[in-house]
Amino acid sequence: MAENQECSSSASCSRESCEGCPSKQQPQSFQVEPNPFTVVKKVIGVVSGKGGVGKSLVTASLANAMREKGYEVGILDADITGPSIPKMYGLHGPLSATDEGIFPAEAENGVKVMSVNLIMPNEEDPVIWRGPIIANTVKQFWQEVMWGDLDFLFVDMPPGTGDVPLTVFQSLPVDGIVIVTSPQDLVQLIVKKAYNMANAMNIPVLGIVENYSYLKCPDCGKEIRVFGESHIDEAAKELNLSVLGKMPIEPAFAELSDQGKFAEAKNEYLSAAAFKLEE
Ligand SMILES: Nc1ncnc2c1ncn2[C@@H]1O[C@H](COP(=O)(O)OP(=O)(O)OP(=O)(O)O)[C@@H](O)[C@H]1O
Repeated sequence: MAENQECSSSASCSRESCEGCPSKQQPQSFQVEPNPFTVVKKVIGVVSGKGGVGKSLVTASLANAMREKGYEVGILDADITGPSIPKMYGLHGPLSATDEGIFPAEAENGVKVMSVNLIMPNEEDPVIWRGPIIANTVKQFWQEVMWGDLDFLFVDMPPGTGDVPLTVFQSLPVDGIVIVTSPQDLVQLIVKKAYNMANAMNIPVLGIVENYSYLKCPDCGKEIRVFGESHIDEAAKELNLSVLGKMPIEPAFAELSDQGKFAEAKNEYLSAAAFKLEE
């Protein structure tokens, strides 16, 4: 303790006196405690560089896949201003709550869901909140929701590398992220940004999923590259990452999602990703 004696007063801190102090050696943790009725084995973030690439669809597909394997699964919808998970599963508020916390909604296949859309008085109202309130809401979804015992909690992040992903990475014990992207020229840049952010926060990147890779002609079976040739393999190779799946445009997925029946969706294009999550 001798080297720490001076640390009792911040006024006595100097570069020399702080050398050897344990607080200097360990990065400060901003992690917050989950609700006492929550025990989660793995927290997986699903991120994308930009909006509309199918991040929510990938999140829900992974949740379904793990559920089908027999795991207890939840989705924390951190996309506060663009929540789509409840609609995909046909879920609506209000939610039950006790003094101890809020119960998440449960989809037909048993996937538990928490989203701002489930607690808004009118789910069609836009969320017009400033960044810190949005980030705080995500933290509350961790601290105040009674998730129970979960094997996997998937966090559907808002697109980009802004305030909310930062809060999630800092506050929740994220075990890894999956990056979702679409095939276009910027893919390398977008994937690198997400990769660098995760790296800066010491969070492993489990791999990349490419969505909208192709469209299969219903008549001849030919694969049409609607958004051009994929560059995902080069991007993955450069960063030493795995490609966890290439998903075509699949009208059945859009339909199930629009009808609130995504609990029925089986996305075989992501079986490698589901396998990776079990490692
Ligand atoms: N592979 C696919 N085939 C068919 N439809 C798809 C596919 N991927 C996504 N979609 C549809 O595209 C729309 C956008 O997808 P989704 O909401 O998952 O994107 P997102 O990246 O989460 O968007 P946001 O940036 O708004 O959060 C949805 O209607 C979804 O059903």
